[in-house]
Amino acid sequence: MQQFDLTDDQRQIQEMAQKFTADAITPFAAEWDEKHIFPRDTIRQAAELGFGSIYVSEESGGIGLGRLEAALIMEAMAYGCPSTSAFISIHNMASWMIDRFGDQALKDKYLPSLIPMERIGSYCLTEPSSGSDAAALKTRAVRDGDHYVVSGSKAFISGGGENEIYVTMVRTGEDGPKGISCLVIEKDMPGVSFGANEKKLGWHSQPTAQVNFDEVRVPVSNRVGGEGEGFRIAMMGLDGGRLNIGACSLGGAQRCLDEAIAYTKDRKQFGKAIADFQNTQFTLADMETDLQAARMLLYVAAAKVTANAPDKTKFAAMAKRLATDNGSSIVDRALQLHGGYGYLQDYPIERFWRDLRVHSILEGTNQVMRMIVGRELTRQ
Ligand SMILES: CC(C)(COP(=O)(O)OP(=O)(O)OC[C@H]1O[C@@H](n2cnc3c(N)ncnc32)[C@H](O)[C@@H]1OP(=O)(O)O)[C@@H](O)C(=O)NCCC(=O)NCCSC(=O)C1=CCCCC1
Repeated sequence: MQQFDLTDDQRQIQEMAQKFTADAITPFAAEWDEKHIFPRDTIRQAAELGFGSIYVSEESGGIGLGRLEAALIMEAMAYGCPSTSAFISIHNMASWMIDRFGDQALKDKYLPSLIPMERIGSYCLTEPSSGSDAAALKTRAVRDGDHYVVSGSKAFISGGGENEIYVTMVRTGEDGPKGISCLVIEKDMPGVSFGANEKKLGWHSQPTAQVNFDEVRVPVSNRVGGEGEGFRIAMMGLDGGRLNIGACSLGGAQRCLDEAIAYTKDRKQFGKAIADFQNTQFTLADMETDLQAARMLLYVAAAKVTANAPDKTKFAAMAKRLATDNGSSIVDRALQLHGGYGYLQDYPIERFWRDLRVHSILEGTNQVMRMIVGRELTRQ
């Protein structure tokens, strides 16, 4: 399936993730979607393979892989269920932020339960009134002795109400990015509450809810990194998250391309298989080309994030934009090739169409991705 020159180890990881997906995700994903089932047991099984701590360092008990390996795992799992794969990605992002920027005591406190996904992590940046302009966030953390008192709300939180750990960006100082810090907040801390589970177009296998903080007392020792470093930490978390979301689009698009090839070879109209019509072949050819182009860029971007290359943020933004735009467009063309059947829930395409649609909105809209690249190109 891959043309990228992967190492033997990378291929083994990819095959392990593909096998896990075929056994534990693909057969159940349609039911999770239809009945809005959150598959906690399957997620724990993923953690047994190390997928809850993909780029948490080995010293901290993670499997210490790079971002390309993470992308391969996310892509493979998204072949079965983009929503579940993305959910696992978010947990990885939160765990990595604690491992990379937390002090030893914080790592010891949280990583032993996060790595096996006994406790699952959410990432809390967005607020009801700050989405793309993330540095305008208002959730306030006021120092009171050895605690912060946190008040405010976070919106669109994956795992909201279900997850145990909330890696949360709060304002401890001045307006703008320099006044933001990052805190680990637990579900059971007094003053934490949740909004209703949001009703969404897709991503039905994971809950999404608003998280509210009403004078929540959070130990200062739960701060990830220094005071005022929260925005940079959040953005570095997103560099990796954006790759993973792009990889989820690649996996979903690959699945829909494979489904479209099988369907058009089988479906007959005007006396022959529709795969024999030039329109079908040209469409499939473009889908394959768009998928491979996005995959190549995403793998290069992943290698750059692993290497901490100076242009990693630009590449992560370009790869997220291309993979999620191409992914949605490939799924849409797969649906068209299925004709009326593509619109029915009897076939998997409509679920992928719904699941992938949000990828060009979250973890930074694709317009914000263009903004990051454009700023980089025109920097004085
Ligand atoms: C790109 C952006 C619009 C930029 O903002 P501004 O112009 O305010 O900030 P600016 O002047 O660019 O920067 C401030 C400092 O920060 C450093 N830094 C930035 N990026 C990075 C980075 N990548 N790595 C390291 N440092 C970074 C920057 O250098 C600067 O520091 P300096 O002054 O130089 O000392 C940013 O706000 C953004 O991105 N929005 C999208 C939010 C967004 O993506 N949500 C998504 C929420 S999560 C989500 O959607 C989820 C959905 C599903 C589940 C999981 C989560």
